[in-house]
Amino acid sequence: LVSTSWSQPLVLDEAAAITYLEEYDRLAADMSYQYAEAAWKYETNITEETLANMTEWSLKRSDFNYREAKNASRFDLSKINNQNISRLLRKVMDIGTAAFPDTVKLEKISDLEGEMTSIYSRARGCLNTTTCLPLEPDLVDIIANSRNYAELTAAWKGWRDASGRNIKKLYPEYVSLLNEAITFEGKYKDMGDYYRSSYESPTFENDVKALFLELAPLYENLHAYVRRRLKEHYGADKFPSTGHIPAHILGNMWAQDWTNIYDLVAPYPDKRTVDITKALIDQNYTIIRMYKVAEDFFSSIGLYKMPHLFWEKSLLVKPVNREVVCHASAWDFSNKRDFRIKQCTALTEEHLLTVHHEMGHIIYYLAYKDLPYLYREGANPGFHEGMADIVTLSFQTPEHMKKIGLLDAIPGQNDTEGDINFLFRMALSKAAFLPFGYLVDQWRWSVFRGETKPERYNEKWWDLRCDFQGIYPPVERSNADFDPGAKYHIPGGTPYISYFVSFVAQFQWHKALCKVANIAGPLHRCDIYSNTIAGARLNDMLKMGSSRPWGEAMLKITSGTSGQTDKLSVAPLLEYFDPLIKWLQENNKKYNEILGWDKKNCPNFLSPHILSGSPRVQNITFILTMMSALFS
Ligand SMILES: CC(=O)N[C@@H](CC(=O)O)C(=O)NC[C@H](CC1(C(=O)N[C@@H](Cc2ccc(O)cc2)C(=O)O)CCCC1)C(=O)O
Ligand SMILES: [Zn+2]
Repeated sequence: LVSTSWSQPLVLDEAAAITYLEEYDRLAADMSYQYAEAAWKYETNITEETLANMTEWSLKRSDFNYREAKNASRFDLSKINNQNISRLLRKVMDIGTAAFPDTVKLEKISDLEGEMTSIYSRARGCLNTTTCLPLEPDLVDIIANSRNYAELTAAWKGWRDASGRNIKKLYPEYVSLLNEAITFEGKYKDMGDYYRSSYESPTFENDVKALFLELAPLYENLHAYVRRRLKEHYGADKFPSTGHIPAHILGNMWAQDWTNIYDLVAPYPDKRTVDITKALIDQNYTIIRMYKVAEDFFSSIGLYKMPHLFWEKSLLVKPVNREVVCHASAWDFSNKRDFRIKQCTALTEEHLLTVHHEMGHIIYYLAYKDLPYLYREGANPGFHEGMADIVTLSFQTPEHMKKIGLLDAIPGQNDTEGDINFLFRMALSKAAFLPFGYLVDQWRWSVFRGETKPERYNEKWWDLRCDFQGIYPPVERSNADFDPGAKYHIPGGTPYISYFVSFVAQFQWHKALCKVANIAGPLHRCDIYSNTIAGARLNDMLKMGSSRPWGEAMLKITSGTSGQTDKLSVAPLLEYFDPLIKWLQENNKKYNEILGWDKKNCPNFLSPHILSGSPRVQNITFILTMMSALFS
């Protein structure tokens, strides 16, 4: 601790604080280990017992945090000059819902979250009266590969009926208990306020809104082009005059990543389309080899190999004999040795990217493992996600795919059509995601603020989906449904704006790393593989953990380059896609495509009043009935 403190004179309180913090560090890491083991046992074997054990440890952890926050409040921060010590003490005292003394209600929150995650992880969506399938891999594969409109509709609706509908009844209490717990101390206005506080910026909410608006032209051009091409395939009758795209024909259960329909909408289809999944199968890739390839990327830039416990304790394939939480995740067991991935890995390109993503989290854990426990987190949550994603910007380049033998011919950089095809494919994941990455927490923050009540949960969700994503539900929805519950992070209670922040930041970092590594050529063809200069610059930021406000971490990566800044900026993302934006604008103009959609009118969402039976409607109905009786 002393080594990380800034050289300032120590006063009595500080010396005592350092002694206290060293003891705290050991106890907190141990408590975190115990909780992680309990959570791991639950997620890799969903039973009543493992859920109860996890809840028990969740309570023990809250109780520990509560006691230590009380201990830390003995120190008078006004007498602590050392910034490092005061930052650590503030983190000990910033314990969120654990400050709430009503442990019965805290237990209920943990139980509700566990129960909603169990429902989500065990749900089977029915395609008809006889066939009911799990989300991974079955329903995901149908949505990715089927080109049959009716079959896609059945999988889309089946999943939501099995997940969201069954989670709906638990969510209102979950929200009110979280708000009651988080507002108890008076530090936070509601749970959304607490989530946003991890960005340490009072203007954060408006900052992300401004970033999103700057990205709208890119998304609208992609949306207009993809809509036209999908009309050719599915028939214009499936597309309403409002300009929306049906939500279930974009290759992903939540329409958040459109790469799976690349074959349907590629700009130059005759050009060789990369099929990495096929290459993985043809080359008899094993699951383990997917992880070795990812490990090789990180070690090639001078970062880290996976510790031996990783290979010993990770769960990399879906077990056949028990229920698990298949949603992939990376785990830090807070003992500097034990780091794991849990993933129901399948032999597909999408999973190979997820392997790199999860291992990117592990690399971040390894980079800051020797910091004080309280600093072992991302500079902000979006930074952890950005680190997880950044290597995929190099890994997916044709150059890199050729280097590792997953692609034989690469489109030359002067092969404009091949280059546009590649950029387009990257846009199907990195641009298509932006409105979704933005809207999930717009919905959740409006719920936590009390602006969106339970009887309008689904209406607000589709207002946002129709407004920001320009998609609409293929089958009628109402407030009897709960479609937000069909997305893992809502029942799981995990924040989502971190992904939007990540998608902006990762392009800032990619641009800066390619610059310092002196890699020539356009940004979208830059591959930092085996470039230790890029790796060292990245590592310098990772090693900071959350010891300093995240603007300093952003500066650490971007300093000395044209993108030098301590803020988020969409300029590098727009620079990366610039050739494609021009191509899309030209193509949309050629076909007289009207960009955008009717943002205030969502097809297929039944007017909420009739279904929610608001009194206003009831007495209108009553009068109409009486009048018709009079005149009949
Ligand atoms: C113990 C724990 O929870 N650990 C955290 C990590 C940490 O905080 O230390 C963690 O493992 N979270 C799981 C989560 C999994 C995935 C995810 O949920 N992705 C989002 C959004 C997205 C989409 C495209 C993309 O390219 C990147 C992200 C989605 O699928 O909607 C699933 C596939 C990819 C990442 C993750 O790794 O972020
Ligand atoms: Zn992640």
